[in-house]
Amino acid sequence: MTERNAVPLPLQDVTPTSDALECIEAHVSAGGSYRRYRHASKALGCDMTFGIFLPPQAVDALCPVVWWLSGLTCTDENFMQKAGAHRVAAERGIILVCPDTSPRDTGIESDDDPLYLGAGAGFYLNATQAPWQAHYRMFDYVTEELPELIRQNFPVAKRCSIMGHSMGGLGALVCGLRLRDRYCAISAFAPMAHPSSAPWGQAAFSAYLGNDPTLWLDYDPCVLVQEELSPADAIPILIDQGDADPYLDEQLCAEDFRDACLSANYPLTLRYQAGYDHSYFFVASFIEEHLHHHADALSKEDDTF
Ligand SMILES: N[C@@H](CCC(=O)N[C@@H](CSC=O)C(=O)NCC(=O)O)C(=O)O
Repeated sequence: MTERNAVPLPLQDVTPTSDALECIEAHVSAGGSYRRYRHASKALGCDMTFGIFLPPQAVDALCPVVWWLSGLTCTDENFMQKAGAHRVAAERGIILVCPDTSPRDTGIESDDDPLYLGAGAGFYLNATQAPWQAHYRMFDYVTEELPELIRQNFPVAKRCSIMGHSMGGLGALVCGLRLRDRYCAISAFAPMAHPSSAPWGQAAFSAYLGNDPTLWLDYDPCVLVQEELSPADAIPILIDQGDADPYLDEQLCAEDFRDACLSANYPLTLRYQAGYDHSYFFVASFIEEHLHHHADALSKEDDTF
């Protein structure tokens, strides 16, 4: 005898009405819907793609968004395909949005660009230096333009939070700490936690922001966490870091961020996970706990815009 499980057909109705979005891929996943869209970005001056997961609850309710920012060399697809996040997001009624990691096809990237510069390495900042400054405005893109596009086209609640991996963990810490009234929670996997003192961070910041380190302060979590705040403004931060991560000591500097949080009296949960490296196997192993961290914080917040 053949059995057929009911697929969540009503989610097919949760589609953007705007011509600004072109759906380039769609799959039923974990009882929800994973899609990729292309759109023209004004902030970046190029076409961009992003991935979105809609949980089944999005059929008839506004759902909070958890933003995911990916690391060097990634596109919008790595997290959605490798992290195994859809099942818990479906369970907790969370919309996941994953932007690309940089502008694309701007004509200024080169095949010779190092890992930490150009395509796939936008560092979620607004570049001020030539030749990058016209297109490399990822901070504006992920905190302003894309959230507005998502708000206009999907059933999103006001509540949102942010997480990421490596360069994207840095982005999540920077966005979350700079916009403390926007995000309910922050989490990161192996973030570049002290970019001003690490080779990739220093090289990227020099190229995008200029050689003077005082120009980098707005993008360094160790600096941002020191900014004065009342205890009520402290957003909970969860960081997981593999202790077998080859980048830990030279590029990521989790201990520097722990020390900065301690000296600022900022609440941080930093967990070292024995034997884990820098890969998506590590992310997939702990993504459920991160999603619960976000869902718990989001469930405490008011739901209206
Ligand atoms: N061997 C990798 C090196 C780059 C890498 O490890 N990228 C990470 C993020 S690192 C920090 O921002 C990553 O997420 N890669 C994509 C993946 O799916 O694993 C390479 O050359 O890709």
